[in-house]
Amino acid sequence: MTLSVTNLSCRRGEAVVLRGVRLSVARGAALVLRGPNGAGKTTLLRTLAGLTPPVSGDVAPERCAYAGHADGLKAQLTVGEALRFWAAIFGGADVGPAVRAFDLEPLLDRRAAELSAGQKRRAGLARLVLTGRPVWLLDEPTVSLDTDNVTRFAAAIRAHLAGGGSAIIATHVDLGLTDATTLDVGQFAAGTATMQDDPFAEAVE
Ligand SMILES: Nc1ncnc2c1ncn2[C@@H]1O[C@H](COP(=O)(O)OP(=O)(O)OP(=O)(O)O)[C@@H](O)[C@H]1O
Repeated sequence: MTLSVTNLSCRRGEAVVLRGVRLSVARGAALVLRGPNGAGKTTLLRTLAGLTPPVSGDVAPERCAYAGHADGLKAQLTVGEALRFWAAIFGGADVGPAVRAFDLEPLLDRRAAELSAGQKRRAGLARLVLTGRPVWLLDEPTVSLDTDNVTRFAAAIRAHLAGGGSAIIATHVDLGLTDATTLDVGQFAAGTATMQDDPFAEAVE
C-alpha cells in the first residue's frame, strides 16, 4: 500500500471540515476525489500534503508531492532554473524526463513571469516528476491546460502509476484513468463543527 489513512479529521481555518476520513491508494493506483464545491477536496489534499495539520489522525507528507492551485514558480527564474532548483532540492534528479513529459524544451530560457497560465501550469506540474515521491496529490491539475496538454499530463500520470507510484486527484475533468477508484468526500462532512468543539483540537495547536 502506498498510502493509507484512517480516522483523519481535517480543518480549514477554525472549521473542522472533514471527520473520520478513511482512504487508501495502492502502488500503481489512482483515487479520484468527488464532491461538490466546498465539500473538502482541497482541504483533504492539503492535509495529506502536510500543509495543514490534521485535527486527528496521521499523514505521511514526506511520501507525497503536492500540486495545488498555485504553480509555485519564482517569477524571476527561468523554467530551466526552476527545474534545476527543484531537482537539487529533491535529490538531484535528471530534469530531462520532466522536460520531455511536459514539452518544456522551448520554454527553458523563459522567465516564469513571461509565461502564459498554461505554460506556468506545465512548468509547475513538472516538479511532480522531479520529486521522486510515490504519491502525487493533485488539486484540479488541468486548470489552464489545453486539450493536448491535458492528454500529455494524463500520460505523465499513467507513467507515474506504471512505475509503481500512485495519485490522489481532485478533478472535474475526465483524465481517462479508467481504472481509478473514486471517493465521495461528502460522506466525511463534519457539519458545523469548529475547532472548539473538537476533543482532539488542542493536540495540534
Ligand atoms: N481559508 C479558509 N478558511 C476557512 N474556511 C475555508 C477556507 N478555505 C475554504 N474554506 C471552507 O472549507 C470548506 C472546504 O473547502 P475546500 O476548498 O476544501 O472544498 P473543495 O471540495 O476543494 O471545493 P471546490 O470544488 O470548490 O474546489 C468550504 O466550506 C470552504 O468554504
